[in-house]
Amino acid sequence: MKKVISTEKAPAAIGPYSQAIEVNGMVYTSGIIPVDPATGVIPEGAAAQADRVFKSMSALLESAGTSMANVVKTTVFIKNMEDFAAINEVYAKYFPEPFPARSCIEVARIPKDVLLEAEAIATKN
Ligand SMILES: CC(=[NH2+])C(=O)[O-]
Repeated sequence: MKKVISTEKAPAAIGPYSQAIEVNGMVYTSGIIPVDPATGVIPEGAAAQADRVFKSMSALLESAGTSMANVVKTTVFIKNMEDFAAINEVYAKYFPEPFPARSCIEVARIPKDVLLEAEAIATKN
């Protein structure tokens, strides 16, 4: 049975999707973009945008009863591979070791023309 996860501490959906779905003890987040959920502001620069994305991811997972420590896989979509190092530096602060498996891909465009979007799959235990 799937359960919709919803929180005001992560950006609201901007299309026909749920912020996250829980099923069979696993939590699947949608791609999270760097929008401040309280103000709608998108911070400037890759590091600040990454911080906003992973802050929201952490809050979303907490609202699902899990955490960044239980993430097993992430996907990070980035607008410019030149931002790889800056994004990695922020990323490493949000995930305890051992780090989750990850794919990181440069893409042509991301909704709202932000610099990154990231999604995660986490266990509930
Ligand atoms: C931002 C996002 N997750 C979407 O699907 O548009």
